[in-house]
Amino acid sequence: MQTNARDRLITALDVPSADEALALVERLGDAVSFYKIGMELVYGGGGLAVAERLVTAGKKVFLDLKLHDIPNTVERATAQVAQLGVHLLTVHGYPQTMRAAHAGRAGSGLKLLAVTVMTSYDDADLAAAGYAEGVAETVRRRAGQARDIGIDGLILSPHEAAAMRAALGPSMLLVTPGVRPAGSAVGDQKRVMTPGEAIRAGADHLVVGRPVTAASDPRAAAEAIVAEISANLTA
Ligand SMILES: O=C(O)c1cc(=O)[nH]c(=O)n1[C@@H]1O[C@H](COP(=O)(O)O)[C@@H](O)[C@H]1O
Repeated sequence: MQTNARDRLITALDVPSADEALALVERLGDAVSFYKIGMELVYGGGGLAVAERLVTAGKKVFLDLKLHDIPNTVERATAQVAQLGVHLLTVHGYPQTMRAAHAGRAGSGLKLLAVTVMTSYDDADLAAAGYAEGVAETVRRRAGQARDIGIDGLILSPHEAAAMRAALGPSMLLVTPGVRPAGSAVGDQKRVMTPGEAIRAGADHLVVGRPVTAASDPRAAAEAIVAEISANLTA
């Protein structure tokens, strides 16, 4: 996977319909080369067709379905996704689930990302969900398990990126949502950094939704993030 500045921005197409998604893609034009399609667009109808259209148009596509189920179901669902031609798929970072997805994508070009700890969670949220370990330790545990199983990359916040880069080396893809350009609304995210900070922390790709899609000029917002990425890659 290329990692020039533009390919490092993954724009989350969190809109409810294929028509809205395609209108946004049209508006963003060549400012965006990599898209994430998630549950809203898939369940809203047409998300998978949009994914296939984007692949055909030469865009990179990350299908964010966050699979988590019994192994047989995860393996078979992953095998179906592998036939779509998309580049990345998310699964939750539980060992059974990761092993099943790894088996399901065998022989395909699909890369798997394991979700470690959602970027909307802090230590208190994990404790409320019954986890004894905090965010840093849970991310570390799941990252090590993902590496041992042969998962290609991790979803984590920029706050954990430097430690995981040091622990796991250059080949593990580090993909960070929880990215907010200076001054933009944080919303429901808790572990956030700016695009420049995330790149300097070692992220390969930044997932950005609302700061682009809800901007009055989405194309300008995407270009500004790409410029910030570029400046911090070369700094
Ligand atoms: O798997 C993801 O992409 C994901 C994991 C995570 O921990 N946090 C997170 O925000 N995301 C996704 O990244 C996108 C972030 O969107 P914004 O908060 O609008 O930038 C959304 O589509 C989320 O579903």
